[in-house]
Parts: sequence; structure tokens; C-alpha cells
Amino acid sequence: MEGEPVNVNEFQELARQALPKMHYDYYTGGAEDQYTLKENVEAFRRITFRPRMLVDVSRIDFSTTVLGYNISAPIMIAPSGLHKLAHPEGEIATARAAAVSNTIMVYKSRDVSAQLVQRAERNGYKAIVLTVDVPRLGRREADIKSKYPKHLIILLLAAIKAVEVGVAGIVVSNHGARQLDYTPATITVLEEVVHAVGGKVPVFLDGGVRRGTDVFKALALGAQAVLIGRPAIYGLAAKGEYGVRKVIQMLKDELELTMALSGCPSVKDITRSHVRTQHEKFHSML
Ligand SMILES: Cc1cc2nc3c(=O)[nH]c(=O)nc-3n(C[C@H](O)[C@H](O)[C@H](O)COP(=O)(O)O)c2cc1C
Repeated sequence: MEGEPVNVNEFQELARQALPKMHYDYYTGGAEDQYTLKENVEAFRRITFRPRMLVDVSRIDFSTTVLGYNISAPIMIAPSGLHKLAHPEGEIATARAAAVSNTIMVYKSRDVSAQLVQRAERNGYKAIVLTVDVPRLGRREADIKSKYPKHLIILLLAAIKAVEVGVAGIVVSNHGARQLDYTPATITVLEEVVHAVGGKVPVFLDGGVRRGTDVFKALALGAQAVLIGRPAIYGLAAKGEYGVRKVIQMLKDELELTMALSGCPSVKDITRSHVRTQHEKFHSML
């Protein structure tokens, strides 16, 4: 590969060259057979576009608001810990890149302290703290069980219960396919979760986002923004702070082009009818 990397996959290759094999394998790997790891990426590829023509797209605005923060694009950085393995400045370099890119870094509650949030604010980047807590099942259990396939039941009940107990938002995530293998790809269950939550709180997605087209697809299926895990680590490992910024910028550029070619001047213009899922293709054949 000559010159500057032009997409996330090229950054992955540079990260592979830069990192000790053990570290690289740790970041890229998934659980057991790595079925879910592959599916997180492959499932995006099975979604196609229905572009609109004759829309004025001379100005594209992909800025958005997430939980009261204005950010430059619907892309945030997922918590992955252990940034130090990828780069000596690790966390700090990623945080600076987030600040410069006007992006949000998301943390898990068990990794953070009040100091971290204060530090984030002092350094000009925004930190959102997630609480990892699987709520107990709610009373709408029977309803949901009659409507949805088995693998979705826990997810939907957890989402509904989480809304009932007052969470600010929900991230549809399978931990980057690092925990239970053979859970479905996150993008394939997003829409059901969005319906179950019914607009009461914003829904976010992570897992397998590697292209601006993936960001567009997640937004079309109801996510308010996406989080990236490994892509930020690849950028960090390959080129430090600059690399993380470059990864975010490439995804923004790709999203901008996708919006222009799909006839969507702003994120609000991205709707369900702009994409076609495997499920719809199957039904149209019957
Ligand atoms: C090396 C690594 C470590 C991670 N550690 C955690 C963790 O400690 N807690 C957690 O909730 N998620 C963890 N994740 C999952 C990320 O928060 C995120 O869900 C995932 O990376 C998104 O998928 P992607 O890497 O395909 O973008 C980790 C991911 C990676 C790659």
C-alpha cells in the first residue's frame, strides 16, 4: 500500500503492520468461531439503497444533536479500553482527535470517574458515560414474545425496561462480537429495537461500521448516531492522533457523498425508504 490510506480497511492493514501480532489479534478478534464478528460487517453489505434523484444537494449538512450535544456528524467513538496497547499516547491521542473532530467519546460507567468527565471537559472533548445494566424483564414480555423471533426477545425487553427505568439513550451493541458468538449482527436488529423504544429515547448502534454508507444505513433504520470501535483503534495504531482524526474524516466524507448521491441534504432527510433490507428483498420475491 503506497501513500495515505483512503479507507478504514487500509487503516486496518497499516495497524496490522504497526502492532505486535498479539495486540493486533486482540483488537481485531471476536468470540469463538467469529460468526458474529463477520456478520456485523457482512449484514451491512446486504442492505442496498433506493436513491432519490432531482433533489437539491448543493449543500450537505450532516451535523446532529446527541443527548443535547451538537456534534459535527452522527459518528461517536466507542469505549474499547486498552488504547495504550495501540499507541503510547493511547487515550489522550484519541480524546484529542475526538475534540478536534467535534465528536463524542463514549465511556462505560465502570471505567470512568468524575475526574475523567472533568478532564474531558477541560480538554474540550465531550464524554458520554454509559451504564451497563441489563434491566429485569418488564410486564410487556408476553406481548413481545408473541411478535418477535426468539433471539430478539431479550434485546427488546431489555430496551423497553431500560426506557421504563429512565435511561437517556440505548446503544444496540454486541460488544464488537467479543462476547457471545452467534448473536445477530447489530444492524439486523436495530429496526425492531427502534420500534420497541417508540421514539422515547434515542437509539444508537455499534458493530461493523466501516464505511460512510454503513452510517447512512444505520440512520435510515432509525439510529440517531453510530459508534465506531476498531476503526478508531486502527487509526490510532497506524498514525496516532492524526490517524483517529483521519478515520473520522474519511467516514464523514463517505457519509457526505452517500447523502448527496441518495438525495438527502441533511440527516433528517434520511428515511427508512432510502434503504432496502434483505428481509424486504425476500418478501418481494414471494
Ligand atoms: C479491543 C476492544 C475492547 C473492548 N472492550 C470493551 C469493554 O471493555 N466494554 C465494552 O462494553 N465494550 C468493549 N468493546 C466493544 C466496543 O465498545 C464496541 O461495542 C465495538 O468495538 C463496536 O464494534 P466495532 O469494533 O466493529 O466498531 C471493546 C472492543 C474492542 C475492539
